[in-house]
Amino acid sequence: MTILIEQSDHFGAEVEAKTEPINERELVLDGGFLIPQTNSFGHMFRAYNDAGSERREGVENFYRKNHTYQSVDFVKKMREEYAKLNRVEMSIWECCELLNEVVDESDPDLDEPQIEHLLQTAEAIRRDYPDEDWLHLTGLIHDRKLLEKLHFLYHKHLPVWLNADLGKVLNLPSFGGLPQWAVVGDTFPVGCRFDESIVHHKYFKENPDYNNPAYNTKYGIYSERCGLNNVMMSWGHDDYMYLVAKENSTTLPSAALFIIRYHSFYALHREGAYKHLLNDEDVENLKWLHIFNKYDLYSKSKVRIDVERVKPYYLSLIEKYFPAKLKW
Ligand SMILES: O[C@H]1[C@H](O)[C@@H](O)[C@H](O)[C@@H](O)[C@@H]1O
Ligand SMILES: [Fe+2]
Ligand SMILES: [Fe+2]
Repeated sequence: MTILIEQSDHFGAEVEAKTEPINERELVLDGGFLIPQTNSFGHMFRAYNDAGSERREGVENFYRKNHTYQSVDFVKKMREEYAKLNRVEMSIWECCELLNEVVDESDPDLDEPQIEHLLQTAEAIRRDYPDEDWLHLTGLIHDRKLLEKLHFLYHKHLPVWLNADLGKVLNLPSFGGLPQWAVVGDTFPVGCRFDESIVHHKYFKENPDYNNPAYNTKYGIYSERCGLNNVMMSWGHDDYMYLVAKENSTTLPSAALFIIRYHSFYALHREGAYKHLLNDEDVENLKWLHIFNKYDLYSKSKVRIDVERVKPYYLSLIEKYFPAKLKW
């Protein structure tokens, strides 16, 4: 692991010290994660229009439905319905195991069951931030702010890598059996204009809100810097899992909840659209989302995880950060 921090007399062999300006230092908090050039099918990641990709047609069909049906009225109905959390009681790990049954139709980069994806993401961060390294670092780094960030990244974020996609159980019968277009895929605000940078934007023409003058302007029903908390996002696993975490009194910090809630909002975190809706806290949290996204997207691979081998480690983490049973 290479961590770039200010020169000091206290470094041991584990840390390679370099002088970097503050903003550059933030960029390397991803533990030096190397981004692969191609996905497990040999294509670029998120190449939605790559004619050679065997998943392209299915993914495009998915977005045709998703963009047609995700409207203000639909999102309001879903938020109200799922806020009841009256369907199932179970632990985080039980939820992970249920995801053995869910393959994500919106994803051009992965066709494995979602439990693989959760653990691939978590294992990728664990490789970059093994426990022992953390212990070394506490003795070595005297930059308090950086130390707090690393602590946050490792100890507080690891459960988030696991969590963000758990909401995909919405697809299973006991959680309402929602169609995939209401569970997975990139998310976007409803109630204001659909930005051109959203994948397969053309299918919004079929959306009832597309021609509604109350909803099709830059701000629509929102106002400048109103904060994402006041924005309705298209309904899916992100908002659902945020709700589950919040209503079950999670101890995860604000940035972790932000990651869970907006990790599919690629128009914002990849394309930079909708920035006019962010408040100061959103702007700060967005930095953490960028780090999360590297692990989430680029860890997708055909290399299967031995679930039973890693289970004890994740069970111990889950025990530390979550109640034994949550309401879903
Ligand atoms: O297809 C992917 C899906 O697998 C992810 O879980 C979601 O977060 C992404 O935004 C989406 O595009
Ligand atoms: Fe996701
Ligand atoms: Fe994911």
